[in-house]
Amino acid sequence: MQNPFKIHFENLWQALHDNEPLNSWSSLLQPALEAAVAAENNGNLVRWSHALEQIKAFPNNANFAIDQASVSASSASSLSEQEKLALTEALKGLHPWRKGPFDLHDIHIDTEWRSDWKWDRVYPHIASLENRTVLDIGCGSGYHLWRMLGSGAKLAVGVDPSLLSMMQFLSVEHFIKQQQPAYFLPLTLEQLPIDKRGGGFDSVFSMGVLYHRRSPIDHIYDLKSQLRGGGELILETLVIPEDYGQMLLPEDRYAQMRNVWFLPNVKELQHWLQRCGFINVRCVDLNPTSIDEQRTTEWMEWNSLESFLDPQDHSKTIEGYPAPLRAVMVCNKPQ
Ligand SMILES: Nc1ncnc2c1ncn2[C@@H]1O[C@H](C[S@+](CC[C@H]([NH3+])C(=O)[O-])CC(=O)[O-])[C@@H](O)[C@H]1O
Repeated sequence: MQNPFKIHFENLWQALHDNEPLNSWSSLLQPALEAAVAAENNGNLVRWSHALEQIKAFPNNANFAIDQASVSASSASSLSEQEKLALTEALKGLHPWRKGPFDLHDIHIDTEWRSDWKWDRVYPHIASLENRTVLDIGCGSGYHLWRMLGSGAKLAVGVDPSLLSMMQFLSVEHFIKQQQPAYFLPLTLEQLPIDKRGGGFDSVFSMGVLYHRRSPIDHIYDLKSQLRGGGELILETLVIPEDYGQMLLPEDRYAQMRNVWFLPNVKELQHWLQRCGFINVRCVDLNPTSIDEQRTTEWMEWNSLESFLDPQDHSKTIEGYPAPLRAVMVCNKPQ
């Protein structure tokens, strides 16, 4: 099978060519990337690659726009109704679409999450991204990578081990006429090289990942090692209300998710970040996730948040824990 990622990675290595210490990533990451995209390591890859090929058969002469409400690509010569149906079907070959929304050739990909709402909560509180090199750990479909470019970042690198997310990213990328400096590495944070001289990024985002990690402190240290001195970390994660206690380690599932580990309260999370050596640690937003923000749609047909909450009392999960509450923390690595 033809490797659909090859050109994408080559473009990334080219973009990192003059960027110390990131210019060593091309050689250091090659074996991990080859393993990550090997068909024998992922039973779904052939099916998804087929969907991506179908998507790529549609014209990519679109104008790309990133604005407040959407990430969209549309061309002057619009698709016929029949072509639109065929493209919709091809895009649905990459179900479930969780993070978005996107508008491609007037097709509205109404994803499970309103990731734009998260961006609206984060963006007003962070250092300007103008001309910055940005890393987004656990980037999902890459929705926020586009928003980061739209906010002036000169390079946005997303890292997420989900190959389905990468296929979705490459689908959106296809419809953009001009090469944009957004890239996707199908890896985990832990697989990224650590350079003793310090990291190569001005801003590092980790949104929706910390609670999935069994070792949250290691995750914070790993994020720190990717930042240059003085750089900014933006950490968004599930927390518990102060009056529920210091921290929750769910007995088993949390809101039906199997892979949820540590949910601290904001004070505790602040302490973790300070203990890992971050300065200017502050919580800039605290928001209960609503069933309007995370819901079942035509593009994510499975159960969503409403089914994971106590049907009588939406302030609790179905397991009786406090319902999802998300904190956005912002802090700096010392110079
Ligand atoms: N170790 C890891 N390294 C990198 N990625 C990881 C790791 N572990 C899990 N992931 C990835 O982190 C993403 C978390 S989703 C947040 C998306 C976006 N950021 C959002 O804020 O909307 C939220 C959720 O699924 O609960 C998934 O795509 C995982 O594959």
